[in-house]
Amino acid sequence: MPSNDVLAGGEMPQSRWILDLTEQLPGVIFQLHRAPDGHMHFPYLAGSGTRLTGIDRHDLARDALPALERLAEPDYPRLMAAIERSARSATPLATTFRLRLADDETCWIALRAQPRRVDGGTLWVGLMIDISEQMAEEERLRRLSDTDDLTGLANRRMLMKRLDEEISLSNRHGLPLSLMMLDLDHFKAINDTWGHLQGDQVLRDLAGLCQQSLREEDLVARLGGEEFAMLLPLTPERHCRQLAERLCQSISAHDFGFGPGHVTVSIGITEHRIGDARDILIQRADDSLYAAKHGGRNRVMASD
Ligand SMILES: Nc1nc2c(ncn2[C@@H]2O[C@H](COP(=O)(O)OP(=O)(O)OP(=O)(O)O)[C@@H](O)[C@H]2O)c(=O)[nH]1
Repeated sequence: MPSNDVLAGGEMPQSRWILDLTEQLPGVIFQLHRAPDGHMHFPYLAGSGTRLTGIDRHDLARDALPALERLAEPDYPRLMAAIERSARSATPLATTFRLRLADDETCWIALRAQPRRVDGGTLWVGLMIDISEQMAEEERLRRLSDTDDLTGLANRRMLMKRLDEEISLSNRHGLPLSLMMLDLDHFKAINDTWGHLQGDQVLRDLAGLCQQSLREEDLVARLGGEEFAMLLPLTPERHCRQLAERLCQSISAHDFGFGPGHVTVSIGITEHRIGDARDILIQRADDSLYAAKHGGRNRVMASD
């Protein structure tokens, strides 16, 4: 069964019908021209997306600047570089950018266009569509895949990613970097005595205490079970030790709901040494944690 638009099109002259159709497209089709002196304008713009910015398309037919001024700050040089590359190599322009709309909301746009040399300049023919919903969904999934469900902290995956980044910075610039491994003491007994739900609450409260005691650029992660890790960029071991000692004391003094003194932690710390691979650093922190457990728990141990 043909749609009403197709039926309507059958009754119109074809050019009018195509114009009508393009105006209803959920995006924008365009021609973008760049003159040899760099001046850009949109000789042709059509589609329902042309209304989003509130910029008159007749103005854009003279000068693309009002649209370019709507680009989010970091995306402007990126788009200009992509346009330059496409013009030079005569290869398709394919990029994404953020655009401020008439209501000051920002949306994500995907752009695809084919260049052609015209009068010493370049003419692109292409389309733009709003991909804000996909970008928001991707961001949501990314956050989910990096987050521990129970505590809302970063998870092991996220810790590994940040470790790789920080180790690389530390190796390149010789910046100090410390790692803490923290494990609840006798957590099985806490679960057995007060129940699993109370045990979960202890893990959440502990996550909060760890976060409160660190700076914004530090990363607190739950590795699983009752084990946590803290990554401290720009922090030498002696500062890390002070922080760990303070954290250890504040946890043992904290009332987790059944009086202070019932929950303690053991902490192992180590500092990154130039050339250390990720696994070596983790292993050293783990060895320190093992030493803290076997030294009697409720204490901090550093690597040799
Ligand atoms: N409530 C709760 N318990 C958990 C969770 N994950 C692991 N556990 C429990 O944590 C306990 C860990 O026990 P163990 O590995 O024996 O360690 P521990 O009792 O803390 O003893 P030490 O580490 O040697 O001081 C187990 O009873 C697990 O069931 C969780 O998400 N929630």
